[in-house]
Amino acid sequence: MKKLVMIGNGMAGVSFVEQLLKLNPHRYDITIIGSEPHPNYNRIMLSSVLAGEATMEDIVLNSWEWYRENNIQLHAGQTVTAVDTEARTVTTNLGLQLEYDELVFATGSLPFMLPLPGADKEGVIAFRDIKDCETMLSASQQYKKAVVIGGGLLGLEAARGLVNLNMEVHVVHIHHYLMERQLDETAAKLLQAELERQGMKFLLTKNSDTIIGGDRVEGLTFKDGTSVEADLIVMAVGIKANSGLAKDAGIAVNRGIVVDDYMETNIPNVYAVGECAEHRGIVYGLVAPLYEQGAVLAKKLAGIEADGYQGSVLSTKLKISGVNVFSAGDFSDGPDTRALRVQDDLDGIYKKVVFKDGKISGAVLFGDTSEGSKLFSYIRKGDSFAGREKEVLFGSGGGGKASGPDDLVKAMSGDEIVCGCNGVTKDTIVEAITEKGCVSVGEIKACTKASGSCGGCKPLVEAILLATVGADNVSAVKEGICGCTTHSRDEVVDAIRSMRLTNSREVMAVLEWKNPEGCSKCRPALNYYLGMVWPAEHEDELESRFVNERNHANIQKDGTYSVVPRIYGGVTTPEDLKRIAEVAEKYEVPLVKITGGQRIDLLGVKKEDLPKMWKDLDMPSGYAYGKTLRTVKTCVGKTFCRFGTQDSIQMGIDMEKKFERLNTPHKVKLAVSGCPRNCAESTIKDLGVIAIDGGWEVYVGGNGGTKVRAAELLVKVKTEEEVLEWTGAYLQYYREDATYLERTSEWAARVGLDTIKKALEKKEDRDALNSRIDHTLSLTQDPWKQIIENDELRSAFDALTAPVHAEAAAAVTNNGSNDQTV
Ligand SMILES: Cc1cc2nc3c(=O)[nH]c(=O)nc-3n(C[C@H](O)[C@H](O)[C@H](O)COP(=O)(O)OP(=O)(O)OC[C@H]3O[C@@H](n4cnc5c(N)ncnc54)[C@H](O)[C@@H]3O)c2cc1C
Ligand SMILES: NC(=O)c1ccc[n+]([C@@H]2O[C@H](COP(=O)([O-])OP(=O)(O)OC[C@H]3O[C@@H](n4cnc5c(N)ncnc54)[C@H](O)[C@@H]3O)[C@@H](O)[C@H]2O)c1
Ligand code: SF4
Ligand code: FES
Repeated sequence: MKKLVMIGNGMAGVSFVEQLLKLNPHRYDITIIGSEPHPNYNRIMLSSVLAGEATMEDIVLNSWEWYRENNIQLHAGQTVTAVDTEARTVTTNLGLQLEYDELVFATGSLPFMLPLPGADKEGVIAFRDIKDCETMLSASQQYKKAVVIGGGLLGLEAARGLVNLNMEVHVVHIHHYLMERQLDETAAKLLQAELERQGMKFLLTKNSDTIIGGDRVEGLTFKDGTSVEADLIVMAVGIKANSGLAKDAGIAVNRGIVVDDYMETNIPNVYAVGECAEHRGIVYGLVAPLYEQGAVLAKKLAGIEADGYQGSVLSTKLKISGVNVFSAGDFSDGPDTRALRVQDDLDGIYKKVVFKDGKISGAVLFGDTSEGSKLFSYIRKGDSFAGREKEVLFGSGGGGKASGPDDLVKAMSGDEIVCGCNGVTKDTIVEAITEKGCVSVGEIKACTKASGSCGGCKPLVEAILLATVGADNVSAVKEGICGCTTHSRDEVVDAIRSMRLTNSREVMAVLEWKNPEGCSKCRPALNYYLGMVWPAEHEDELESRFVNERNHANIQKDGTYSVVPRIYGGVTTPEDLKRIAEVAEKYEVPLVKITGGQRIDLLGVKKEDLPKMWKDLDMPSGYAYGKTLRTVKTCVGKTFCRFGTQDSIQMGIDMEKKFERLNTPHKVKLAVSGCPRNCAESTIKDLGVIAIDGGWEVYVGGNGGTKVRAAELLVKVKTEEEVLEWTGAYLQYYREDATYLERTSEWAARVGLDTIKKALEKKEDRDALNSRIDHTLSLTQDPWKQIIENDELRSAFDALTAPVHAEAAAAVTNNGSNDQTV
């Protein structure tokens, strides 16, 4: 078999390989070398990760398994340092030497870093990869002042992410208006006003001079003598093709690696695709053209005769929620162009369409971008509107548009790309609808990836869906628990019960999941529902759990873990304290912290030390990482406090001992206070108990986190047994009724206290709920102990080599907060 070697494991390169495998899966023995220690991920979505709208897990495009399943040798974390086109070999920084028959450069771009004095200071970064994203996420925890240099697409998306991370953000731009390459001045000013409203500050017409500070950046000065403070500077002033390696190998390089219409360089059997390639003098910096290039190269290397690459017309969309901006083609005014402009200050809408010889050469839309896909299609196809230009925006006579979405869909050819970000054609979307039964945009996204990145193609995907199945069917469709299915949470749980489904694969197969592998949203949810319905029969699917739950420890931003042993009711002993101290010393734990939930947190632990520490501690897991019962906070109560009316400590210990290890839809925190002074803050807990004269009050649905909610009084009871009985019934009702990842506060607000009271008011109902929760609890075991004592589990744990850096941040966004109180 011929050897195909690809340098670069990014979006353009891997998309080319995917297309090649579809055309001819057995023609090549494929090897990919990629500098980044990750499988191929959606670089576009880094903006969404930074803005807190997606997790690192969500953005993986090709999993490690995908490479294995397709027999692709992947050397991730290695960089090709030399190419010998005579000997047909490539050599990596780790000394690996590989021979090739066909070589593809897919090395992408490098961010352009302004060569300012001080640019090497700590805290000066680009925004290009996962590492940069992680640096920003962690800087935001420690520092407050960010400066983004460059008011282009990347700079603004970075700025929005940093604002979401509570940083004070200044955007420094060299021009007098933002995104001058993609917008005209009117649209740019509207955009600036909207972004200022969202919290960004702008320094326009500023020429950066020097980055000041000590080891770490402290500010930026400008050539006009002014300055701005900064403890983080992100440079987003453009990119340059990463073509140095090719140049050193004697391949023709201009602004990028020069290629012909078939992506071939001047050296036979050597190709380039993506941002590193220069085609007809143009180096592209958006994914849509890169996918088109990949398709051409795939056909060429699959031995299929086809038209060469002709170059691409570009369209862009800024990925900032609450802002609708679209631009496409060439929208600049010239002596031979005429423009149609619409400005509606009342609704904040601006549209500009530029015509040249009756055809649309470019367009800018702000505020309402619903016509973006249509205009982009007219531009690409070169449709003529000579003599009827106004119809494009105002429609013909009666006010209808030049054509509706239906006409647009009909006019599109099957191989036309609908989703530029993911290279998805109209045919692929229609096939997902007609053959795989997708009936919502969410399902089409899960099936084809269309609309899953910038979201710009969503209106067109909707239009295709509408045109293919008809409006009636679309409106009848409800959203499922995720894009993989139309089944709601209740339908899924009903099916699990009625059909006795006991594992996720069965559920997905029986309920005809569109994506047979499921996704990061439905897999953990199914695992929870299955365990809730069938506690004995269902085998916990570790691979479906979030990384913290898999590791039984909270991953920290630097890839280390935290260890929190169980301390029932916050009461410890000198022996336990000594042991914790010895363990902390033995494993050189950098930080020992008392948590808000009255426990001791050992932070900064290496993964390989976890089981040894658990063994040495000889204490149960505190489950500080799981969707389970976390803590029961107690006040000192009547034993020592002069106000105390009941023994709150013992009540709390009893509750914690009874309900520990219980899986719940989301984390659950309890508290017990010994009198209405409420020192244990029982009224902001998922369930809080307050002692009163002659009894107890039980409060439910409280939360002290980001969405503070006061708990509501569920019931007043007399005895400790009754407290446990109501708590058990309440927790089981929540387990059985709530949606996975719904906190009790959200659930209680949604279903209403009356519904909860009604479900629990009859003793026989409470007893039934308690018998189910007791059955579940009787099957639980301490996970730390299991791993220490069971060799098989221990090896499986040791083998868990999650890509730490990608998941560290994911764990944080997956609600794996370290906080023990809220
Ligand atoms: C935050 C952000 C948001 C973006 N948003 C959008 C958007 O909304 N829409 C859009 O169209 N585009 C967007 N882009 C641009 C888009 O991501 C790029 O166009 C696309 O990723 C380019 O793909 P590529 O494969 O050519 O290069 P890359 O994705 O950069 O991949 C190249 C890979 O090659 C590796 N490599 C380089 N040299 C070597 C070597 N010698 N040995 C081994 N490996 C090597 C690199 O480490 C890299 O992983 C965005 C970019 C960023 C950074
Ligand atoms: N939504 C999207 O489509 C999207 C999002 C992010 C990134 N990207 C792509 O990623 C690549 C990088 O994006 P980018 O925004 O860095 O590139 P860009 O070239 O589009 O924009 C860079 C901006 O920085 C400004 N600039 C240049 N020198 C400056 C200086 N000294 N001081 C202040 N401002 C200066 C320029 O005027 C320009 O507006 C591009 O190819 C872009 O298309 C696309
Ligand atoms: S809640 Fe009441 S009993 Fe408990 S510590 Fe405070 S004052 Fe004392
Ligand atoms: S065009 Fe960006 S998600 Fe489809």
